[in-house]
Amino acid sequence: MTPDQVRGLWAVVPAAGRGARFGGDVPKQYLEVGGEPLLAHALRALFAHAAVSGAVVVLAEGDGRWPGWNEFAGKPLRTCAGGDSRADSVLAGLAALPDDVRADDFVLVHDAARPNLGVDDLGQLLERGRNDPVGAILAAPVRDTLKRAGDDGGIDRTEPRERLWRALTPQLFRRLQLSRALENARDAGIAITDESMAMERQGLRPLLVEGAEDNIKVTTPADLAYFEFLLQRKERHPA
Ligand SMILES: Nc1ccn([C@@H]2O[C@H](COP(=O)(O)OP(=O)(O)OP(=O)(O)O)[C@@H](O)[C@H]2O)c(=O)n1
Ligand SMILES: C[C@](O)(CO)[C@H](O)COP(=O)(O)O
Repeated sequence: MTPDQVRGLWAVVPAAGRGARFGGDVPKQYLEVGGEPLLAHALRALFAHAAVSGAVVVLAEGDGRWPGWNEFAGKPLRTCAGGDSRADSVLAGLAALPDDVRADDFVLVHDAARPNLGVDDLGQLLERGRNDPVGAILAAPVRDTLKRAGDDGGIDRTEPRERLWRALTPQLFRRLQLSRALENARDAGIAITDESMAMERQGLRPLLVEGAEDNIKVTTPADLAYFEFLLQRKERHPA
């Protein structure tokens, strides 16, 4: 194993969103499924892999819903305040990592809103990503035909879907390189929607690691219902 792989790695978990697309008063990361908030499911999924040492959970400023955990599933947690965008929150989380997470250490970034990460997918990401010069992301190939909508609600055209993938999380990059890429995008006024986009802007080519289609991001109530189904199925048929 490389020195990187011997040292545990930390995760940054952006959990400072408002859940506007979901609606309701409670930010979706605190909605419970199977007796635990989505945020807990996401943390449990990360900590299911022995290589993950701890996590920084990025919270909305003054978030009163955070249960105050300083550890979860036996691993340490830190918290920090997020920002107006997910990218701002990730940047804040990177800055809040423990001092012994070195500049060239790999760090995972995983959405609190993705509760159904599989440990095998995480293992594949770590195995392949930590041997890549840049890093890697979990992703799923596009399987539907894609249409470009016109302003009138009609279809402008069908987009070619060859080599199109949906980015998932976790995404795995080195701490300083990712921080610098996010800062660069921010200073250029570019809206970044995932960590890979910031790295790509730097001319880097992260590795795509195929992950399960059911590593869903809970964005709407329909997604929450789907996760409830997935969890019940897992409980009925443990792997
Ligand atoms: N300023 C923000 C915005 C989002 N997130 C987090 O980034 C993840 C993915 O974002 P998304 O699904 O868009 O969550 P929200 O921003 O809450 O949703 P919406 O866009 O519907 O408001 C979530 O875990 C969310 O909590 C964050 O930490 N800080
Ligand atoms: C990071 C991400 O989950 C990859 O698909 C996605 O970009 C987050 O987008 P959101 O609009 O912030 O939910």
